[in-house]
Amino acid sequence: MATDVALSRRPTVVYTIPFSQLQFDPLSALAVATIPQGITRNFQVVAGSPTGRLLARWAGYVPAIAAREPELTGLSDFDLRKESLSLRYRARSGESLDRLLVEAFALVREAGRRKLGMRHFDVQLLGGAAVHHRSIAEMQTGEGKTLTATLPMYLAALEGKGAHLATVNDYLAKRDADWMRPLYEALGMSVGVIQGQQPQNDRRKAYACDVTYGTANEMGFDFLRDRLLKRRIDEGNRDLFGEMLGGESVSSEKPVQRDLQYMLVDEADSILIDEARTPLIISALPGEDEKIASEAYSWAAEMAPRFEEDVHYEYDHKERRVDLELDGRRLVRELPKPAATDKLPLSTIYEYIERAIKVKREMILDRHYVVRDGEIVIVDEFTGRMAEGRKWRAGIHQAVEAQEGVEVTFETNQAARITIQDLFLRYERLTGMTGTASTSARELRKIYKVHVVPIPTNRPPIRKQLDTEVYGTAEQKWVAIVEDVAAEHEKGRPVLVGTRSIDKSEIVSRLLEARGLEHTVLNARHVAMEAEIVAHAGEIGKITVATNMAGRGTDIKLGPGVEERGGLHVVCTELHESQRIDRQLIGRCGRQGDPGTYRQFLSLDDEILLMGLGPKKYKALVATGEKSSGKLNGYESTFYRAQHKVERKHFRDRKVMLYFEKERQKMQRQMSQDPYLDTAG
Ligand SMILES: Nc1ncnc2c1ncn2[C@@H]1O[C@H](COP(=O)(O)OP(=O)(O)OP(=O)(O)O)[C@@H](O)[C@H]1O
Repeated sequence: MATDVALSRRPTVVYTIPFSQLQFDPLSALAVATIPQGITRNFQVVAGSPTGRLLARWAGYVPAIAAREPELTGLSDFDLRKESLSLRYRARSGESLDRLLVEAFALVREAGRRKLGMRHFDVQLLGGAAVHHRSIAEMQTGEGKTLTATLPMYLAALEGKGAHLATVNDYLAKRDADWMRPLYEALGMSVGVIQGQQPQNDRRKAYACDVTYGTANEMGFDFLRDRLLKRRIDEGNRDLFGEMLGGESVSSEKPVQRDLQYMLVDEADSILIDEARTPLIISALPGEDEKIASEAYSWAAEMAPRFEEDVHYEYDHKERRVDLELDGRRLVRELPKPAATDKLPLSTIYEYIERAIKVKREMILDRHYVVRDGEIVIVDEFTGRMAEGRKWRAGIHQAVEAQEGVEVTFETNQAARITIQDLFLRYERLTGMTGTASTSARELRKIYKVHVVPIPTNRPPIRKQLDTEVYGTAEQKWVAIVEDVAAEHEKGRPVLVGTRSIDKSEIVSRLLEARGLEHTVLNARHVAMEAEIVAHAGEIGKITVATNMAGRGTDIKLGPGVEERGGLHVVCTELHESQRIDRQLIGRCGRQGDPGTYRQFLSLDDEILLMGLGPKKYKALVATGEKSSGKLNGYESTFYRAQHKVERKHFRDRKVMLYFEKERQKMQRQMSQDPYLDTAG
């Protein structure tokens, strides 16, 4: 097993045994292991790879932490807290955190046992040590990253400069903070949570806490707002900024963040790589033109339903274009209009109407986008996740906003921008955790200068991959998927079907219904509710159909009687653009050593083949698929090759973006500008 520690007496004799079967001699950090033949001997931990050597070194902490346990378990809650305060005092007096690690981790483990009923596993201590030593700890899905994070977070927070933990969404930030709060509080540490739409004062309080949970996006925007504020204060121009923050009083005009000291990124590869592509942007105050445009968008959205196809306009289905006819133009001229539009030429007003009609026809609520907290959030059709911060171009986004009656926003006139990459590189110490980083280890090392260290699992994973099935066409594939679901359901096992988009979830849902199989479908609308539903997805006989985002960070607990039936069965209906997303879905089963199986279904008309191999090869494969029937052999590697090609392409795109971003900043520094604020253009 790759994650196990290799033990050897001489470098030539290597036994690989599960980490959980190791015991450590506290003094020499020698590992004592029972090797398969049942002979107990002393072996030095040797590991060929650099990460193996690191693991071996950190493994020495485990017995030292355990040695403190008897004393700590005997302490009262009050004394435990006192111990923590004395540690804090030592850290603030300048004692290095490395030296305090053993005592700090022992305290956290005891607090976890007392307050959460969870005593950190040895491998979690290893994970915590890895994170503390500025590595990205790769822990398999379900191994308990949330609990592991408390170790390095507590240790970092001892210095009193704040420790931040970035999660992928607001829901997870709050859930994890609330879940771990009793542990931190038992050690006298305050916990803050940053949420979208939170007032400035609350944000400032949250950042003032010892540990702060929030999303990378929110933390980035706070950084930008602070930076704008500092400049305004420097320029003595308070009024304008007050207006930008929605007219907050002058007294609240203080930065919300402290210096960026320590950042632990949960789902590190996803945040540091996937999300890093989109810059965070704060728009400047709308100018006069934007006010007019905003009124025009709203007016057009209101009027669009009065226009009929083939009477007032023509719709070109291929080009997806709307053209007003003579009658349509007449109607535009006759309709009452807001005064602001007087300043617009008639041709522009026609365009507003044409765009509003196009949006009304093509953009569907809860499929292409959702409305959340008064904002339009695009649903990424590929991953089923919300594409936070992304906007459609050419006025479409604004037209959709007007259609939904939310505030119309403009991207022009950027006041400030930062990429996630830039933000994180500004932290004094950057670390992370993830379930799926190996595939992006190189990129993480290159960009962020952090190593990825795979941490052994607590119990040997017994998740089983069932044979992949390849079909000629999507239709055949869906039929086979329903058969597979039905077969596992028959055994009383819970089944989770993961799809790439909401549309595809609907296809599965219809087929399951036709087959008389009761099931729950999740869409991308309410992250909190979805996670809740997925959390029940482990009960006997439950069938859940979900787009991928629903699976993220969600802990599917097996209901009573499920383990004996073989645990959760995960059905993967297509390959994603990145292997990581596939692994996240698979990771919903076989958690914490639970039993579980998964099966990958593929068909020769899958999108990944088009994206990875190009239209010519794709066409040929589709043609072959249409002629064939039943399960096909020999195609599996083609799919993985295509996926690999897509991954490489994204990697290149990100490198190019990073290069241009760096060049832009260099130029601005040469011009004595602030690269985060002077961004117009
Ligand atoms: N030391 C422990 N003792 C008992 N239970 C634990 C321990 N650590 C974790 N768990 C349990 O393991 C489960 C998984 O934890 P968690 O959701 O943090 O995993 P994860 O690694 O974040 O998974 P994913 O990558 O899927 O998000 C939880 O139900 C948690 O209660």
